[in-house]
Amino acid sequence: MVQGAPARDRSGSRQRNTQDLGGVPALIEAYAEKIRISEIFGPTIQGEGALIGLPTVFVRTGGCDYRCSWCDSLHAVDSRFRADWRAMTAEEIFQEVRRLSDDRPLMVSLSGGNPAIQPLGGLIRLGHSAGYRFALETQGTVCRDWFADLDVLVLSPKPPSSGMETDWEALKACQESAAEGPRTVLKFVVFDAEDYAYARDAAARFPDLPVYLQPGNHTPPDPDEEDGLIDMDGLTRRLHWLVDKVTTDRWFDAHVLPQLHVLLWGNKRGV
Ligand SMILES: C[S@@+](CC[C@H](N)C(=O)[O-])C[C@H]1O[C@@H](n2cnc3c(N)ncnc32)[C@H](O)[C@@H]1O
Ligand SMILES: Nc1nc2[nH]cc(C(=O)O)c2c(=O)[nH]1
Ligand code: SF4
Ligand SMILES: [Mg+2]
Repeated sequence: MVQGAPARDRSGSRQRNTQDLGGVPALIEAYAEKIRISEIFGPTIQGEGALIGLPTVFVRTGGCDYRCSWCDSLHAVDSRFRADWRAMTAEEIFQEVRRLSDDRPLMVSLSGGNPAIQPLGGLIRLGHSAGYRFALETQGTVCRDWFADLDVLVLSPKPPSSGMETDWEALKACQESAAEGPRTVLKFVVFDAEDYAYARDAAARFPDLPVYLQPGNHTPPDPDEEDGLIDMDGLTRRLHWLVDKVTTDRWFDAHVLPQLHVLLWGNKRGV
């Protein structure tokens, strides 16, 4: 079931967007808007998908319009953890990114929760002006015109095992909003054959987008127990099975990758 999704902004025109106002007052307003933050951490390496292995600082926003059954970041989704989230301005967030990276520009991953429901346009502009680059991970339910300012957009629609339903029009609108800006890729979590079939179908709907497949990781129901053991046998089995599937199907432009950070640190938070 999809939980109360916020009003969608497929064209970027219906919701208020400070970037459209123009000039210095708009900039001041964009930087003063508050962004709900669950955690900012790094530098670590990007553990998933197209940018795997790249040193990255993560900015994890709080709040999500989905409730995936296997979400590995419930501490940024479930309102039980709301007290741990902080409302920060773009300036404050960027100051922390600069501190963590010793003022050396690097890739910043905007994740969550769903970062698309936060006003991140000002942060991206601020970071770009200092040479930082930005990737954003989203399930593709809400699109923003500031997606066009990203360097990389990772669309990660959710397969049947998540319990969520895909709004294909919203996903398409996200791709279109980024058509002339960032490099856009698709990333799928696969737990079983149904998820794999979903990924094949979704990829066929977006033939221009590179595809990344990663095995699903069973996380503990209580995110406070995240440093428990991971199901390494299950992960390895699903990874082997995925490699078998893509090679047997002759799906030669799909990339199959593990979550590198899970192999290195299990379900630990902030790595
Ligand atoms: C925590 S989500 C946050 C961003 C956004 N809400 C989304 O889902 O794309 C970041 C990435 O982690 C993936 N992910 C979440 N839980 C996972 C799990 N249990 N196993 C493998 N990948 C998972 C998501 O599919 C997404 O690609
Ligand atoms: N190292 C590392 N790589 C990641 N790739 C995607 C992540 C996420 O939770 O969005 C993530 C994360 O939390 N840590
Ligand atoms: S969309 Fe992303 S953050 Fe939201 S519940 Fe699903 S995996 Fe978690
Ligand atoms: Mg994660």
